[in-house]
Amino acid sequence: MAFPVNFIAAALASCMNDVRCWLTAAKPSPLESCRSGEAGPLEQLRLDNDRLRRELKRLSDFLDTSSEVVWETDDQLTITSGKEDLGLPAGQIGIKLAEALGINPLASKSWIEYLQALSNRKPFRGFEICLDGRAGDELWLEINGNPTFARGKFQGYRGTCRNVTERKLHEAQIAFLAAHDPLTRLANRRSFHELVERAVGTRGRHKRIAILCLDLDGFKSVNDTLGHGVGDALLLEVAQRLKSCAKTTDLVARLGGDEFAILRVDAADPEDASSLAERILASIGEPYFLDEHRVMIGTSIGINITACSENGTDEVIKNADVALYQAKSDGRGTYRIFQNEMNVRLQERLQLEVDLRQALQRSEFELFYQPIVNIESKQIVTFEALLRWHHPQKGTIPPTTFIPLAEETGLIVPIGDWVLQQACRDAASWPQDVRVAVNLSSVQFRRGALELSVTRALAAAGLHGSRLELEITESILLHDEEITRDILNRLRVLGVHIAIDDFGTGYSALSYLRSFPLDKIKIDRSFVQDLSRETSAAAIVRAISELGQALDMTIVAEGVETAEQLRILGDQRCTQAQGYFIAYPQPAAQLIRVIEELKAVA
Ligand SMILES: Nc1nc2c(ncn2[C@@H]2O[C@H](COP(=O)(O)O[C@H]3[C@@H](O)[C@H](n4cnc5c(=O)[nH]c(N)nc54)O[C@@H]3COP(=O)(O)O)[C@@H](O)[C@H]2O)c(=O)[nH]1
Repeated sequence: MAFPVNFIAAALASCMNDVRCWLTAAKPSPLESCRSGEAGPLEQLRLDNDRLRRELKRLSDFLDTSSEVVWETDDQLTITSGKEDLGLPAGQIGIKLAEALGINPLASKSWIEYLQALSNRKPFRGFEICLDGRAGDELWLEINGNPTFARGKFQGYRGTCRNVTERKLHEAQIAFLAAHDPLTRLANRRSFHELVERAVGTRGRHKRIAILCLDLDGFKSVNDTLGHGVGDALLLEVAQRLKSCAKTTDLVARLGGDEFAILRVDAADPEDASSLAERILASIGEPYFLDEHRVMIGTSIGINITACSENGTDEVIKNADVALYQAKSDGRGTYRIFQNEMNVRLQERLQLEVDLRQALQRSEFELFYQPIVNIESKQIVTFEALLRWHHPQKGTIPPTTFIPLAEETGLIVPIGDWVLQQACRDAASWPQDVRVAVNLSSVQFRRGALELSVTRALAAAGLHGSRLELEITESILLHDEEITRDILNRLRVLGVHIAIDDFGTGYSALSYLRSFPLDKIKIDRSFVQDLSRETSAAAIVRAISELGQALDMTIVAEGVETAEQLRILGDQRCTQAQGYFIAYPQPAAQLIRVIEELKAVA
């Protein structure tokens, strides 16, 4: 920024004045000057003049190369120098500094301090203002000023000013990033929390705020199967849809991963929040077209409507989370409004989780075994291991209650390892031609070192791999296909048999029967139970049996409960059967008796 010419001239004139005053006050006689060998007064004046010019040049050079602009006002605070360089629009030149600086007082935290300094004629430092720049964009200035006095009388202000627009833009950018999610540019968890805190604190008792917590259903599989690029694009689209469902006064935030939240500060009644939730469910459930993929996901929503400021922010958000948990437990793709009873259910679930964590150390698990027989020979070919949890207070808990919890918490990995080890140990004492079947969870594929667990269990029990069957579900095959295929192939090398469980209830994409190394198909019991009533069920069983024969796979029918079902299954060329008609799951100690009983029937 240029150091203004008129300012240099004014400064020079003022210096010259000072020099003249000094000359008058301390003029030596020409004789004195000659005697002392010093320069004469005119020579002295010339030297002083030169020195002053050099000083001024030096000052001017400093200021020319500095990013600061100097300015000066008169005693009325009218800018008298430097105003052109303040970056103020021409129309504002000549107005009082206080007015010029008053254009956007809210932009400055130090505004009041600054006004006080001005009226008390005190210095001020680092005063920042935001003005309209010449190009109409924001111009941030940082101003320092000192009052000037002559014989105690206030003369005005003098100071420096610099353009700090770039720094302010960076600061604004950093502040934005600290408060927003970089992908969707929605508010992040921290700022959502802060705004809820503000809303909770400022609402009167009669006013309501609504908090909606959302979790996407199915996002993870999109991310895992189609990649993170598609996952990001999906999150962006979800953010857009949420914003279009919400009002402009609602705060939409991304809390992280596939979790979103909305704060509505003027929720009139529960219906208001419910209709917002319904709009969101419909909108999020619409198909997405991303990178040539048609993707479908859903969402679950927990709502907390709170009318009072008695609850703390954490509790207000936690209750929306509890309602979200309830919505997910109730089958996902729905919303629930928080009620106090939900807390009780959540406490029970948390207690069950605590108990489940201790169950292994406390040896509370036991394996029951259910035989699978060859339909023709009636010989037992396999015992399926079925886990039971003997809870010290609640009695025996079925796997349908605790396996989903174990999967959610990751506890299925150590529990699954225990099942493998125990099943192999038990099978080692059975007749050589009887195998043991163990159910696997998809979490064991994704999080555990499955191959290692199987190898260790076989080695520890001294059981050959060919005597172990692993039952997997169709959903396992659909995730991380390559990795899953590799794991299954390596297990197959150990001689382990792979069975596909609950066949017909999942995706039934028949292509995987060819592309994965499978030995056995277990037809879901829903088809078996319809056998005597519906001819279509018999047709399905026959089709699966023929498919199995063509692919050289064994076909097992699950859930056989009657002699009639067993007969039809035989007619439909099904190979093996399992069900209550043949035998109920039994503790390991009872198996010798089961083997004997079935031998007698055969
Ligand atoms: N990941 C693991 N999953 C496991 C393990 N142990 C069990 N499970 C899974 O839990 C589900 C329920 O099992 P369970 O309550 O033991 O029920 C099994 C049988 O009792 C039942 N069954 C057997 N015959 C009949 C019948 O004739 N009628 C009828 N209504 N039910 C019958 O079916 C269950 C066995 O099914 P499947 O596994 O499909 O062969 C179940 O999904 C187990 O897989 C474990 O260690 N790990």
